[in-house]
Amino acid sequence: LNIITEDFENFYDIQDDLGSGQFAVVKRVRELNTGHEFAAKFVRKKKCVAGRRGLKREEILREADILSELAPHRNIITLHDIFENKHEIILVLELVGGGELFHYIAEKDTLSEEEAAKFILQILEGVHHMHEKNIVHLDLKPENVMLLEKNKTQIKIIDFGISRKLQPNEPTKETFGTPEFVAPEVIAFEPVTLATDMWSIGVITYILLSGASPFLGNTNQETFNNITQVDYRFDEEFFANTSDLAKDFIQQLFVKNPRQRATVVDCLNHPWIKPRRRKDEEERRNAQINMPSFKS
Ligand SMILES: Cc1ccnnc1
Repeated sequence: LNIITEDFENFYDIQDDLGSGQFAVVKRVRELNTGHEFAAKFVRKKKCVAGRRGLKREEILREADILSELAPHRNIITLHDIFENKHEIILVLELVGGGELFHYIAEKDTLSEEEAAKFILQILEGVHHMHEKNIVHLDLKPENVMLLEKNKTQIKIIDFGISRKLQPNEPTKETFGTPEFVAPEVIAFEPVTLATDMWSIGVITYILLSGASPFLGNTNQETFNNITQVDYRFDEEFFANTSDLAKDFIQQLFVKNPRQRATVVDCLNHPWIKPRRRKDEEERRNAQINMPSFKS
């Protein structure tokens, strides 16, 4: 992908706001010569090295490089264009219109285990694709999982703003995710690994099944203490009807030692997830076998 330096507005019409973060705003845009809609992420560049506002140019381009390396995957957002001007870099991303998984849960309060496991399976498939390339997301949370379309259950993982390509000789420490979802090693400023994402998947699963957040305290410090002590419980108020398999799936992710934590492959093979995979794949396979091969 090359970086376009001509005016963004020569190629796109800017429409409504889709969201904003610390250094970025995301707007719906329409490509002039195709009419296709996208989500443009406008990221402010630091004015100067010491500047607090904005991100360093190479930090912003890291997200673009990672998205380019991961494309294509059905559960990961795709990057369409990159623009740069004096003050900002603009990532033109696939438009994912179904809203955040977070809002979907909020409306339904909790999901059936069947439905939750299908969402978790898709997150695992996207994370498997990342981890195969030694890429760690580091900010997995319901807000960063979006439904491709309303009332459709296909999801896309978005926001690779703090994701990293792990280099064996270079332990990555300095980054930090969202307190409620970060693993103990992040709080202890120890090197992050692929296992760091797996802890966050445990938190997402717990929330999908219960509507409650396992480690959330009244302050960040309380949350950090709960995480460091792996202090959580399956409150009977929310988990009375939850299967032992689902609880076992979560328990294998809330392991303090990253090396003992379940990997994405362990999770894909876990019995709480496995049956669905066989069914989905079986359906795909049967579709081929039963489809009469049309002889020309
Ligand atoms: C917020 C957002 C990000 C990426 N694609 N669509 C929507």
